[in-house]
Amino acid sequence: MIKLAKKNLVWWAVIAAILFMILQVSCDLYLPTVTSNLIDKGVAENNIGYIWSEGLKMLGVAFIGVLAAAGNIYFAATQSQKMGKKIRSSLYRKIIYLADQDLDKFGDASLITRNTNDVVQIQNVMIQVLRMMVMAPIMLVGAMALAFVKSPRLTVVFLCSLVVLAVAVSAIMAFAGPLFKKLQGQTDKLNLVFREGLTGVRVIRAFNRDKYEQNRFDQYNNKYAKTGIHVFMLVSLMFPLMTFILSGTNVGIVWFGAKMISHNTLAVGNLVSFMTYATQILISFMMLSMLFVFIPRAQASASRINEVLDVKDSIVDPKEATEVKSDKSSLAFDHVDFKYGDSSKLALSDIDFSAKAGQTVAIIGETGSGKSSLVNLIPRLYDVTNGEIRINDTPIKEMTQHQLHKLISITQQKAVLFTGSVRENMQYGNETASDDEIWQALKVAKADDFIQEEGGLDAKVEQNGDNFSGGQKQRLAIARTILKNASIYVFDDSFSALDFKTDAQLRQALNKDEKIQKAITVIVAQRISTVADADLILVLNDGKVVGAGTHKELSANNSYYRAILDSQIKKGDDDHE
Ligand SMILES: Nc1ncnc2c1ncn2[C@@H]1O[C@H](COP(=O)(O)OP(=O)(O)OP(=O)(O)O)[C@@H](O)[C@H]1O
Repeated sequence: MIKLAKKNLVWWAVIAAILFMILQVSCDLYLPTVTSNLIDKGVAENNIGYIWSEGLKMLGVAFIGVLAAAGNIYFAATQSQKMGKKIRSSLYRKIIYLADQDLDKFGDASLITRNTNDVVQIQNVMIQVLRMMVMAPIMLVGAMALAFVKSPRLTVVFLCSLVVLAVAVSAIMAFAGPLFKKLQGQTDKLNLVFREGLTGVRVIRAFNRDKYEQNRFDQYNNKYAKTGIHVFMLVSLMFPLMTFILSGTNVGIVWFGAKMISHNTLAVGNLVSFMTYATQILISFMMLSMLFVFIPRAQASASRINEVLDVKDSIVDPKEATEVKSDKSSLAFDHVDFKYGDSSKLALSDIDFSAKAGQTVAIIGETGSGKSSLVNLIPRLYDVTNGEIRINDTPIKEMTQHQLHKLISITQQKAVLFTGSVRENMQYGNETASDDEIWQALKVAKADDFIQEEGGLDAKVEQNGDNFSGGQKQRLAIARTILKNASIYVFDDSFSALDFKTDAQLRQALNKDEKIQKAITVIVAQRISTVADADLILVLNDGKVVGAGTHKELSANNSYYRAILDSQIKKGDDDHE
C-alpha cells in the first residue's frame, strides 16, 4: 500500500489534514486541564469571575477543536477522493493497453472489482489513517503525560486496563484480519457470477436454467454474507468490550481517587480531568487497534491493484520506431508460428503468404481451425511465436502500436458498438469524417436504409447496440471499419450475421469502393460464397494452411476445400427442399 500511496498521495492535502489534526488534539488535551482548574480554583473557592473566564476559555477551545476537526475531515476526504481518482485512472489506462492474454488472465469481473471495490477500501483506510493514525499516537502520549502529571499513582490503574484491552483487541484482530482478506476474494467470485448471469440472461431463460443460476448466485451470496456476518460481529464486539473496560477503569479510578481525596493527596478537579485523560488514552488505543484491523484489509486490496499495475507489457513498442510507407499497401506472413500463453500446442504453424494493394485474402476453415487467431496477429493483439509479419514492407514489431493501428481497420467477429449516436460510433476511427462520408460508408455497408428509418445519424445507439439486430450491428461495424482510412481492412467473420443476398450486395459494394480498392482486404468467413471472389483463399485446418489458391484452383484440386464446398452445396439443396 505504501508503494501505491507514494505514487498517488496529494501531499498538500495530507499536510493540511495533519496540521488540523494536531490542532484538534491539542484542544482536546487542553480541555480537561481547564475543567480541573474550573473545579479546583473556581467552584471549590466560589470564585465567580474565575468560573466565567475559564468557562469562556473552555467554549473557545472547544470551538477551535470543532473547526480543526472539520478542517481535518475536509482535507482527509479530499486526499482520499483524489487518490482514489488517480488510482482508478491509472488502472483504466493500464487495462486499455493490456494485451489480450493478460486480460484473459485476470478476467473482466476481477478487473471491475479491483477498479471499484478495492479502490474504495484504500480510500476508506486513507481517511482513517489521516484521522485516527495521526490523532491516536499524539493523544495517547499527550494524555498519558498529562495524566501522569496529575497523579502518578492513579496512572497504574489505567495501565492495567491498557494491558487487558491490548489482549482483547489482539485476539479480535487475529480472527478478523484473515476474514477481511477472505471477504475480498468472495466479492470477486460474487461479481463474476453476477456478471455472467447478466450477460447470459437470455441464454439462461432459453435453457430454463434460471433456478440453477439463481442457486449458483445464492451459494456465493450466502458465503459472502456468512463471512461478512462473522467479520462484522467480531469488529462490533470491540465497542461493548471497550465500554466495559472503560467503565471498569473509571470505577477503579474513582475508588482509588476517592481514597486519595480523603487523604488530601488529590484535588477533586484533578480526579475529574484524570478520568477524562484515561478515557482519551483508552479511546486512542482502541483507534490504533481498529486501524491494524482495517490496514491489512486495504493491504489486500492494494496488492490486487498493484498486481494489475505491475504487469509487464507483453506487447512492447520498439525503442526506435521505423518510418512506415503508406503509399503502397502490402501484407506478408513469413513462416509464422503462434501459440497461446503456456499452451503446449501451436494454434498456428508455418503460415506463409503475401498480398498486394487491391487484393483480397480470404481465410476459410472449420470452427477452431485458427482463423481469428491469424487475423488477431495483424494488429498485434498477440505476438507471433516464430516468424515475422510485415505490413508495407516493414516488420510490425518495428512500428509503434499507434503506427500499426493507424494502418489497420478491423471488424471483430462480435460487433461492438458504444453508447451514443450513430454519428459518434461512425466517427470512432475517423473523427473528421463528414456526414456525406458517413452516409457513403453506411451505403456501402448496406446500413443506410435502416439508419434513415431510425432517424438519421443522430439516432441513438444503446448499450452494446442492443436497439439494433445482430445483422444491423454487423453492418454498422462494417461501415465504421470502411470509414477509416487504412492500408489493410480486416473483416473477422463479419458477414456471418447477414443473409446471403445482403452478404453478396455488401461485398459487391466493397469491391467498388475506392479506398478498399487501394488497400488489402482480409476476410474470414465460413461460407464459400463469401470467399469465392478472393484473389487468394487460405484453407486452414488445425492451425495449418492445407490449401492456398483461387476458388477455381481449390475447387479443382483441394480435398479440404471441396469438402466444405460439397457440404455447403448439399446444405443449400437441403434448404431448398
Ligand atoms: N484466448 C485463447 N487462449 C487460449 N487458446 C485459445 C484462445 N483463443 C482461441 N484459442 C484456441 O485456439 C484455437 C483456434 O481458435 P480460433 O478462435 O482462432 O479459431 P477460429 O477458426 O477463428 O474459430 P471460429 O470459426 O469458431 O471463430 C482453438 O483451438 C482455440 O481453443
